[in-house]
Amino acid sequence: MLKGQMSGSICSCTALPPSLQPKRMSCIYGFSSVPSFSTAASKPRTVIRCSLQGTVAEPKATSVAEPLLLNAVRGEDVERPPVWLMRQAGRYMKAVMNHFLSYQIICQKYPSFRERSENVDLVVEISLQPWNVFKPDGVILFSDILTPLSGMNIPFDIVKGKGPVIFNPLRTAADVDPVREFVPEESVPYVGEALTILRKEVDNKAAVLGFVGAPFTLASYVVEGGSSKHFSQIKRLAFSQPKVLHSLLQKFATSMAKYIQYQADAGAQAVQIFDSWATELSPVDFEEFSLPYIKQIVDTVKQTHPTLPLILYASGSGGLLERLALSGVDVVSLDWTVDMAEGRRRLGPDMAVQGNVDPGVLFGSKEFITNRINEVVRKAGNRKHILNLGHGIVVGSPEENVAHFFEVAKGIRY
Ligand SMILES: Cc1c2[nH]c(c1CCC(=O)O)Cc1[nH]c(c(CCC(=O)O)c1C)Cc1[nH]c(c(CCC(=O)O)c1C)Cc1[nH]c(c(C)c1CCC(=O)O)C2
Repeated sequence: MLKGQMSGSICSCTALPPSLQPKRMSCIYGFSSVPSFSTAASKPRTVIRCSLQGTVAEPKATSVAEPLLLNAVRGEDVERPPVWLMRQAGRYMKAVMNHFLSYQIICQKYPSFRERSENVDLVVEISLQPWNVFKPDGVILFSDILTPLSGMNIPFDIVKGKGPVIFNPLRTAADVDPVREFVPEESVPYVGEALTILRKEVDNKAAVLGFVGAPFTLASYVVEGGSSKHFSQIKRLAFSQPKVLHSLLQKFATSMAKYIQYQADAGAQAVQIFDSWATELSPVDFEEFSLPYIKQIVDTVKQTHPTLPLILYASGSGGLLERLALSGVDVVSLDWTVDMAEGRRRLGPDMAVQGNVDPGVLFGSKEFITNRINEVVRKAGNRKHILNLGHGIVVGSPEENVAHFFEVAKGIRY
């Protein structure tokens, strides 16, 4: 196992608003206090010196030609599974970061999620926080699946304590008609700029990951008006006016295919498609209202970007695993309700898998976390596995346990 050492690691950050630039930074695990963030103009790169328990080693200098994550997805021989965590940037990052710019401090200064996720400097800064602390093998863009909505003429906000809010939920043909196809370079230029900067900063030591929402999951938000328990509005639409829903899904499919192409052109090295709520559909309805649109996205993207790995995640997908694979994606991300060995068997040896430790395990003891990681890695086998949680990190997960997760994961050798 790796002994946690980050000696000599680089903490590099791009331009931050001057008011957000801290003077010094240190690590609660025993980093020496060193200057941290800098403006893009001055660009000094700063060394974090630390010798710590619970944080992770630098990737080997020899393994940086291609990120480990890409090699693993392609089925090449790798020495360990690559690891990153869904929602690795965000609200759980409090104590680990509390000597410098934590996500929570940024939230105090910029209380609006949309502002935090639509400003290049903040997006880069927040995306890099987990990279600077844990050195995951994937660095995911800080954004949201709903970010494209305003560019599609669907006004929305993400409200603290409430979640996504769609101001005028779409429930009729007349509501769907004004929805515009998305033109990413016009509507979200900050996403492309941020990905390009991230790619430079991460410098192939990890894979920069983009993401989009799948049509059904996006539609569930815009039809329900926000998060939902019973999905009754979208089911009413699906089961009483299917044509209206299909026309909305088609607009999302065309738009998200373009968005993936845009993200890849800007620097994303793999893109995850989140169909978080597709599993609210019975298999027959999944085949009508979700699968064809994901497949359309995959087919379109593969035409222009045949080697870009596409990862598909749906929450609670045990009943739909084989159908998820029919979309043509390269990686199926399993949630924790599926046994990894069974998931592997059901998907076959050619499909790469991601996951699938229960996010709740991060609330357990270090020994328990270690055992669960080892179990998942053993069951996944030594090919085509990206270690991850089965869903996003839960707010309140102890940061030292997240650090332990990465330390154990990066110490694994096949
Ligand atoms: C369904 C969904 C959404 N957004 C997303 C999904 C798919 C993944 C999943 O199934 O969880 C995707 C998403 N949202 C966010 C990311 C960031 C990248 C990462 O670190 O993984 C990603 C990949 C940031 C975010 N997106 C959001 C937050 C929390 C709000 C905040 O930090 O201020 C973050 C960090 C807001 C959001 N956005 C959404 C919800 C349900 C919420 C939570 C509302 C709440 O709990 O307050 C919609």
